Amino acid sequence: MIKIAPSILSADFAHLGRDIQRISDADYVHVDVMDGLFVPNISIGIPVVKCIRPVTDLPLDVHLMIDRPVRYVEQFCDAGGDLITCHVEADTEENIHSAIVKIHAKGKKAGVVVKPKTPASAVLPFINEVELILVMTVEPGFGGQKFMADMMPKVQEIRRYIDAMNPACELEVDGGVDPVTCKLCTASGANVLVAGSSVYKAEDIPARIRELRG
Ligand SMILES: O=C(CO)[C@H](O)[C@H](O)COP(=O)(O)O
Repeated sequence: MIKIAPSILSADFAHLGRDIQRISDADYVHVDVMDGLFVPNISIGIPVVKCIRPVTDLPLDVHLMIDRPVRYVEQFCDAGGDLITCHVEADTEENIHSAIVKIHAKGKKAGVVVKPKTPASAVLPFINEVELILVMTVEPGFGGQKFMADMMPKVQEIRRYIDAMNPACELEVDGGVDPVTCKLCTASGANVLVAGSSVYKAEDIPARIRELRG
């Protein structure tokens, strides 16, 4: 079963509630949090997560593109995030472990994310503790970028790790996912697809979500 997580980075922020209701056929709402340090862009933060929580029954998949996320994970949980993901590049291994422990202590799901230049093996210290691993298929920071097909061997390698070590863990991809590239992702073993522009630019959003689900 393939799950779709539309990224609200491509929504109209002046009408965010309306644009979240437009993706009610999806499986997650993907919330991209950027701090202007870990990535060269600033997006949304804790108050916005708190405001969108009552607008949807879908789980909020909060992707923290922030430096030293351990400082903020509890606040994102309290704001209504259901699944909180932290980049392995954003802090020491010890602090990423602490972030995962804090997220679980709040009763929420935790995940780790790898940027394009980070090897698959970087997830191994965390694989037995997390509910999801996210592989970036663009450099994080902006929507609407070109899908990096050369990330597929990494997705396949992480799929092998997951099957061997933590089969319940989900494998998500993010960046440039559209009705063509989604097939490469699912064939490589991803089961959760983040899609921003290809969902929000579609004339018929529910039909696009069905198309991506395959
Ligand atoms: O994390 C992200 C950027 O850092 C976005 O979620 C991602 O790029 C999705 O947008 P699109 O589908 O338009 O590529």
